[in-house]
Amino acid sequence: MYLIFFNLAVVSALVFYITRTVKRSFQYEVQQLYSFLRGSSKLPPGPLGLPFLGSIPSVTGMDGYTPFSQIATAYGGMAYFRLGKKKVLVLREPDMIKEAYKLAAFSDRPKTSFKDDGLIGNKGIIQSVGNVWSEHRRLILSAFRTMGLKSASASSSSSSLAAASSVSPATQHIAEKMQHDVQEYLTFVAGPGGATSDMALLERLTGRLAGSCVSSCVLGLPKSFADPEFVENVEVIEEGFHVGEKLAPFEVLPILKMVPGLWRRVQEKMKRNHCVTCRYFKGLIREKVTETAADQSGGSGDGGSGEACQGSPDSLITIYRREMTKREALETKILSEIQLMQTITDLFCAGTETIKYSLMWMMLYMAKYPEIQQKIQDEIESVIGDEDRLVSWNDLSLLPYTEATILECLRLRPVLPFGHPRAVHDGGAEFRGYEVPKGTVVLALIWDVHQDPRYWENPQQFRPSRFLNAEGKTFRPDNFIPFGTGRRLCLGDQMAMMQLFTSFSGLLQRYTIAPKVGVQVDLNWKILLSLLVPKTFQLDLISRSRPAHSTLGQTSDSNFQHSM
Ligand code: HEM
Repeated sequence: MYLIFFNLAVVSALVFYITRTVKRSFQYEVQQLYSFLRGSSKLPPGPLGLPFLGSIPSVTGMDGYTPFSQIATAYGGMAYFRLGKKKVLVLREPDMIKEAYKLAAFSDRPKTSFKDDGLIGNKGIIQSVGNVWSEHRRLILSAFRTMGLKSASASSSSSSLAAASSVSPATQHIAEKMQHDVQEYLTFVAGPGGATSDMALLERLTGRLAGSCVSSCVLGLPKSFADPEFVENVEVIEEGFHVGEKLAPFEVLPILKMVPGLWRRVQEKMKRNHCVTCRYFKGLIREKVTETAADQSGGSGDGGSGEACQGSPDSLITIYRREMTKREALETKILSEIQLMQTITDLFCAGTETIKYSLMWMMLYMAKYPEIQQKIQDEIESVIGDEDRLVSWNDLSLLPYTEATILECLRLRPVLPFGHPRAVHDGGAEFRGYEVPKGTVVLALIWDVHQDPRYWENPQQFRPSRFLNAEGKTFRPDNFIPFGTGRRLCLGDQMAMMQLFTSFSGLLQRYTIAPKVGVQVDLNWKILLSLLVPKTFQLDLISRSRPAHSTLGQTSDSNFQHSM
């Protein structure tokens, strides 16, 4: 009897689910057809697509970016269509992107299984919406300004950061931490028997460099590249992007979740990874709290690193918890320990793979264009001379060609070519005379904007000098938007530039990057979830001669006790 009821319940749930999915899928076609017959449409223009599947057949089997660009181009720069269950709006005109991304109605993030099946919920900064997002964004912005990770005045998306680098004491402090992280990176890249020729290792080390910068600069907790827990965490985050990619089919066709075992395997992997990162970040919060308490009671003896910069807190953890305590008195509940943990996780995720792949692209471009690499090395030498030190953020205004080359790499290979997907909020959006339904996923085709011949002369040419003005100073054209635009503009844009500048310059001080013997440099790309990543990564690092007394990137075998 129990079994009959159970089976009935399962069958009813299935029927309900299938009817609902089919009804929702056809809603769009009916709406589009109705609008077509009436000769007017309130929905933005776009392909009709197949029932149930929508435009899935048009976007699969290709490279993961081009079909979106083609559809947007075919419909005048803005196209609305459906991918299975998801409604999608793609924008490729810079004025449209800027206009839409300024609106509150376009400032949500898409619903995903990862976020909405209880694993994350409305937490943190990247996926959150509404008050949770706006309060966290305000707090992080203010904390980043205090900590020197964001200049108070400069809008770094429109002008050169050189001005912002006439450096505050807090930024100076961050610059030193970054130099320290780069120093450790170079040490590990050098290895005990000469520069590594293992490109998979170089990729992993570059990921650790990005992670260690977030840890030291945002959390005030420097980590060794050989710390096994730190290494595990960086690798789990890396893996998260691969697992995330497996999620995509379930997002557009949730019916696939019914295939026995398929969904459960992905979900379990996601949960396991989530547990590892939660455990790790909980540990870091505890570590910082203990350290700060010791500092305050004078227990650390050496002044500790908790309040390292002339009394200004050097950790988001400290600033967040202080604000939380203040607000507890006011009984506002938005800030909490669990929100803090998700926020840190988000910053780690946002700040590792983006930096890692940007640096990998820069290395590939240097191998491809040796004359540009030489010019940068000459520029660096003219500033550093015989000094035994790495380039620091303070040198930025003296190294315009180096900065311009970084910007050119970000133009031609923006690691988030669609930005980070936005979603239309619950009230729907009116945009340029159209009605965009609630929940529509919005993709900004940043890469198209960066390659549009209307804004860039010979856009396919790798030409750093396009970012230099007549006085030889760097500037950022309006349509250069690798960090997005509008209300959810990247919070780590300045930190990213600091990291890229310090790491890229450090690498070129120590090495000349060359193609592997007999192998052409491959600038081909693929999409990994939403990241633009190199298809292959094959290079040689050739050590450059240094002053005899130099300690840059020196290695000792003790650094290699732990497994790589
Ligand atoms: C080359 C490096 C980076 C690139 C190209 C990049 C690019 C972007 C883009 C395109 C967005 C989406 C903006 C939008 O929705 O309109 C974004 C969001 C974000 N980025 Fe970055 N990013 C980089 C590095 C970083 C770093 C180092 C951090 C901090 C550690 C960071 C933190 C964030 C955060 C928190 C958001 C979400 C902001 C929000 O939703 O309000 N990013 N980034």
